[in-house]
Amino acid sequence: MTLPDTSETRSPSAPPDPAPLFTAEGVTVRFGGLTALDDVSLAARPREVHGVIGPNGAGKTTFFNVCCGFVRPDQGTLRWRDEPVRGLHPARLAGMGIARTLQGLGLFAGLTVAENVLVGADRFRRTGFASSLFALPRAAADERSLRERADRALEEVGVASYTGRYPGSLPYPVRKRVALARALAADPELLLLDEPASGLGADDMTELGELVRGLTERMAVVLVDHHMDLVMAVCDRITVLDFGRVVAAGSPAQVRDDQAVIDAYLGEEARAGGDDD
Ligand SMILES: Nc1ncnc2c1ncn2[C@@H]1O[C@H](COP(=O)(O)OP(=O)(O)OP(=O)(O)O)[C@@H](O)[C@H]1O
Repeated sequence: MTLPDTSETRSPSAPPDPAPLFTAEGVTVRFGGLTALDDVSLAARPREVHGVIGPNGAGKTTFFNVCCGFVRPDQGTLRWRDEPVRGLHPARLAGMGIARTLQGLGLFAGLTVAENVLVGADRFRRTGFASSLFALPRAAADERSLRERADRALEEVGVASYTGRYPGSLPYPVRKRVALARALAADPELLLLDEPASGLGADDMTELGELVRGLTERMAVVLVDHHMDLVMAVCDRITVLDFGRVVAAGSPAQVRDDQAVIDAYLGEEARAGGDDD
């Protein structure tokens, strides 16, 4: 993958870290008797890609769901710009400046690609139902500006030629890009990506990596994924989970050489090998 190498540790003369945009502190989630997350903390900073990795069942999706407001933590605090966020709800994310893509993509089958992406831009809508109903000029101008936003997002992720198509008629990698365009149309300050590389081939994954790096000019990214090469090439910092706990955190170089990380992944391989027997 031909991406800038972000894996070196910071030099002592590097500028201080920017203040975190989004922080999870001591997050614990229990499902009945199972502790899916145990005292997990993470800080997402502007202009950085923060990766969350870990073997199967480590708690990555649960953590992502906490950040999106799908799962309410039993303990711990989420902060947005240093303010505690209580009762985070998926419907409130866009208004806060947070957008997400999901493993299941969540595209509307009955809407075209352009209409799906327009949904992402909706937080910038200024005119109400009545203006639209009576086709007032300001409603038309509003609609035009939203469409321009959606078009820019489709261009950015390279799927502008599919605007009139329906998601069901498109290959999976294209649908993934449409889902990303919808998130970008919301112009977020924080983008949460759940398994963005799943189902992609090597070329698509390289392009995705380049795209995500480019996004850091204007937003923070938290990326949950299995694909080590993508995570190592793209992330500035990585938090490694195993059995719901943070076992390592740091730059890609630090994490790669961490014995607890090696043990966690070797343990996974051993478990997978055992399953084959
Ligand atoms: N809704 C739920 N009810 C009960 N247990 C759950 C629920 N969601 C997740 N778990 C359990 O919590 C643990 C963490 O699961 P999670 O899906 O977050 O891990 P993951 O790292 O995303 O795994 P994978 O890589 O396999 O998707 C697992 O043991 C899982 O079985």
